[in-house]
Amino acid sequence: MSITATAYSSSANLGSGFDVLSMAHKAFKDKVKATLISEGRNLKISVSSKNTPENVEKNSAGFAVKRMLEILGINAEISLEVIKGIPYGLGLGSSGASASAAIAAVNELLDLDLSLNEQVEFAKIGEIASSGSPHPDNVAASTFGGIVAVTSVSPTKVIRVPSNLNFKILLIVPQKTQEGKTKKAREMLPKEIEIERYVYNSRHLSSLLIGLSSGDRELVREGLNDEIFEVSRLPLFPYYPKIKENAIEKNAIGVCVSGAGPSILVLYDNKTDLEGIISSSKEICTKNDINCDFIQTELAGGVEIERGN
Ligand SMILES: Nc1ncnc2c1ncn2[C@@H]1O[C@H](COP(=O)(O)OP(=O)(O)O)[C@@H](O)[C@H]1O
Ligand SMILES: N[C@@H](CCOP(=O)(O)O)C(=O)O
Repeated sequence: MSITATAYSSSANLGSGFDVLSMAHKAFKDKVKATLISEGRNLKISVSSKNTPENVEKNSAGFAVKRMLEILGINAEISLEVIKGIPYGLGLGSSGASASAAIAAVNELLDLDLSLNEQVEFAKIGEIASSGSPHPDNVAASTFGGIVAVTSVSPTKVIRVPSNLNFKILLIVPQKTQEGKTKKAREMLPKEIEIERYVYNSRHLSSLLIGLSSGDRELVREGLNDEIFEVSRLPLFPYYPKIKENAIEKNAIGVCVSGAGPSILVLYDNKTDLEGIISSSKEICTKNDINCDFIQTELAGGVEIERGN
C-alpha cells in the first residue's frame, strides 16, 4: 500500500515575520511516496532520494516521520521516496515541503486522522534535520497553502492570513545551491536587539497584515521591510538592497528576502514595470557575479494527496 503527497515551495518570513509568516507558491513542488511494508512489529523508516540525504536522521522527510511515529508510539516499517522538485538551499522552503508531504502521506497511509495543525506540529520537526531548528513557517505554508501566520508553537496553531490584495509573485533565484544555508543563516542572527529595532519591525508586521487584509498596496510595501533579520544576513545576499531599491522604483508592490535567502520575493501587479525589474535585476546579478533565474508564479494551495495509487 502506498500514498503519494505533493507539497509546494514557500517563501517564509515575509520581511519582519521571522519564523511566523510564510506563503506557499506554485513555483516548485516536492512529492513524497510513502509505502507501508509492515505494521505492528517494529519502527523502521527508510528514505530514498536522488539529491537529498538518504540517512533518515539527516533528511527532513524521514526525520519528521520517524519522530512522529516515536511520539505517537506507532510501530511500522515505512519506506519514503522523496521526489524533489524544489531546489534546496535557495530560500524556497525545500526542506519544509518534503517534511510536509511526508507527514501528510503517512497520515493518510496509516489513517492517523491528524488535523493540519497536528501535521505542522510533526513536519516542523523535520526542519531540525536540515537547519537544526524546528522553525514552523515553511511547513505551515506548504501544509495549509496560501499566506499563513504561525500564532502558536506549543501546541502549533496556524492561521491563514486574509488577503484582499491582488498580486502575483516574481522569484529571483540564484543558480547556486548552498548546503546547510539556513542553519548558517540562523547562526548569523543577533541574540539581543534594541527595543527601537523591535518597534520598527512591529510597525512593519502590523502594516503587512493590515495591508494584506485591506488590499492596501502601500501598507504591504512598507510591511515587507525588515530591520533585523535580513540586515543581519546581508552577507549572504549582498545584491539584495540594490535589487529591492530598483524594484520599488519600478512600482513593485513590495520586496523581501525569500526565507533565509538567497532568493528574493517580489510582489507585483498590473501597475508594476515587471520587465524593467527583470532586466535591471539581471544586470545587478551579473555585477555580483551570479546568474539568477526569474520565476513568475502565484500563491499555491496546501499539501495534496494523490488518490488511486
Ligand atoms: N528533503 C529535503 N529536501 C531538501 N533539503 C533537505 C532535505 N533533507 C535534508 N535537507 C538538507 O537541508 C538543507 C537545505 O535546507 P535549507 O538550508 O533549510 O534550505 P531551503 O529550505 O531554503 O532549501 C540542505 O543541506 C539539504 O541537504
Ligand atoms: N524562518 C526561517 C525560514 C527559512 O526558510 P528557507 O526557505 O530559507 O529554509 C529562517 O529565516 O531561518
